[in-house]
Parts: sequence; structure tokens; C-alpha cells
Amino acid sequence: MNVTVLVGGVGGARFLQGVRSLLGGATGGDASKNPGSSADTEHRITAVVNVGDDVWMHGLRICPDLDTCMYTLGGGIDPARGWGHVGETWNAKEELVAYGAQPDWFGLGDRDIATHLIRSQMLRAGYPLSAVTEALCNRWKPGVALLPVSDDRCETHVVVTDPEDPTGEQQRAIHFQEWWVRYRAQVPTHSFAHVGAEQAKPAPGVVEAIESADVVLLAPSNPVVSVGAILAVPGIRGALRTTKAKIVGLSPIIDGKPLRGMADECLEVIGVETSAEAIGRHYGARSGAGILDGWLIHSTDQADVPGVEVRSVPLLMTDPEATAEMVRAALDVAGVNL
Ligand SMILES: O=c1nc2n(C[C@H](O)[C@H](O)[C@H](O)CO)c3cc(O)ccc3cc-2c(=O)[nH]1
Repeated sequence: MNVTVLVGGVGGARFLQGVRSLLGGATGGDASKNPGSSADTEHRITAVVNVGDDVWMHGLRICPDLDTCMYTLGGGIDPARGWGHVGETWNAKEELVAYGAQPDWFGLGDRDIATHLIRSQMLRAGYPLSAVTEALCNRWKPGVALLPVSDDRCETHVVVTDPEDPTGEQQRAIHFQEWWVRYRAQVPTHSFAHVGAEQAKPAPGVVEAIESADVVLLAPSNPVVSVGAILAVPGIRGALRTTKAKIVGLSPIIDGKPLRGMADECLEVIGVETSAEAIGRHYGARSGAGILDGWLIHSTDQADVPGVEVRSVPLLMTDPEATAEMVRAALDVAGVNL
């Protein structure tokens, strides 16, 4: 069975652990990566990963969502932070601060820098991000195929009231990372822009992964800056609207609020209420103008999403096994009983 998952940051990576735990994590034909499964139960898992958070910093290209998925599935993630390496040190960052180098508000770990050096070197040599990601995954062996949604630059920038402007009247666009890390979204925020989206194309294999899937899952990632940024790449929404696969989303809202991250701040900016129902309606039914066939919500939330089958199950990703049960429920809504 082919399962394709649209994922963003920390929540998305945790969700992928559950998908891999349930489906064994072969990435197509290589049973050695999936010992114990026979060929006929081969499952292919493809993650289409957000690149909207990607940023050039200190001359290095940083891809937070791809790296968080790669480190989480590869066993190198710092579980408390949810990003970056476990056992990380920060000497290079301290040296940069000593030089007065800006930005000084972004945590570049020494081990993490090796990933960015390899990636930046390969990008400068002309390799597309998808090839770079494949090369990095040869080391980390995530057990699922990690595809950037696009090889093109398609960064999320945020229009805010300029915190440096004493009059409080100036607006300016800052990179998502500055909004997220430096300001923690605590500045008056007006809109998001997916810079470069108009010219961006889906990366090789992405449309194919959606069109050839038996099931497409929307991870419980941030619906605006993760899933929304993926949908902003021309061709993605069209592939979702035409695939024969059932599309099932999982709500990132538990008990009316996001578990981590700042989905509520992001949703407020685009005028969507922070509720399982509002997000389900925001994604919309595929029988209408939207992309959902099914919508999983947490057991204590309610949602009526016209044209979409709603199922209420525990959505707390306490460990890969609990997440695997969420995935099982999502596949069941898609009509796949494992
Ligand atoms: O809150 C923070 N998040 C940091 N993150 C997380 C990142 O901002 C977010 O996880 C994603 O962009 C949102 O999903 C990093 C992720 C990386 O891959 C590399 C470096 C960082 C550094 C920080 C940081 O200093 N502070």
C-alpha cells in the first residue's frame, strides 16, 4: 500500500514515527530496510515535507522541517526541543555572537551545522534540494522517503508592524524564522506570504506520490505555515483534487487548543477560528472546493464538516505506538483496514 503524508515541523515528524511504526517503513522494494515484512505487505511511505520555514543564515541553508523529520526518524533528534541534535553543543553559535554576527537569536548547534554545511555545499554545486535530502538520508536512514514539496525557494514571510519602528505604524515583512523564533509571534501580525510560490514547482516524485497513493494523510501539523505552505506550491492542490486516493486529515487541535507551536496565532492571522471544526472546514471537502474526504478530531472536540467524514479518536501522540493507533483510525476512515 502507498501512503503519502503531507508534513510540517515537530508534530509532523512525530506523526511520521507513528506511520512508520504501523506500516513498517519500507521505502519501496527494499525489504532489508523493513525486516520481517513479506513482499506482498510492502508499504511505501512518502513524506511531502514543508520548505516554507527554510532560510539562509550565516551563509548556510537551513531546512528545519526536513531536518526535524530526518533527525526524528533517524534517531538523532533532541526529544525535549523537538528540533536539532540530541547531545548538541553551541560553541560555533557562541563564537558568532562574540563576533557580533547577526542573527544572534537563532540556535545553530555544532552538530546541526554539519548538516547545513553538506546541504549548502551541494546546493552551491547545483544539486536540487531533493537530491541533497536523499544524500543526507543515506546517513540517517529515516525509513520513509522524505521529499521536499519543492526544489525551488518558497519561503514563508510574515508581514508585521515593524517592532523597530517607534511610531508603530510601519509594516514590514520578516522571515518566518524571525517571527517564530525571535518574536515568538508576539508582534502585531497582518499576513503570511509564500515568497516564490508562483514560480515554484513540485519536486520530482511529489505529484506522483500523491497521484499513486492509496491514502494521503495530512499530518497534525500547523494548518497555515506547514500544510498551508505545502498547498501554496502550484500543482499540489490539483494533484490532491484528482488523486484516486482517499485524503484524511488529522486535527492539530486538542481540547480546543494546539498542543505545541503557534497554530492559534497563525490561524488568527488568516481569520480561522482555532477549533477542529474550523480547520476541517478551512481544508474543505473534496466533494466541494477542498481537499478532505475524512477528518480525525480529538475525542473531546466536536466538528461538523459538510461533505467530510469526521471521526473522533484520542489524538495525543504520547509515543509512536499511540500515534500508530491514530494512523490506524485514519486509514480506517479511508476504508483501509490493516
Ligand atoms: O525556537 C527555536 N526553534 C528553532 N528551530 C526550530 C524551528 O524554528 C521550527 O521548528 C520550525 O521552523 C517550525 O516547524 C530550529 C530548527 C532547525 O532545524 C535549526 C535551528 C533551529 C533553531 C531554533 C531556535 O533557536 N529556537
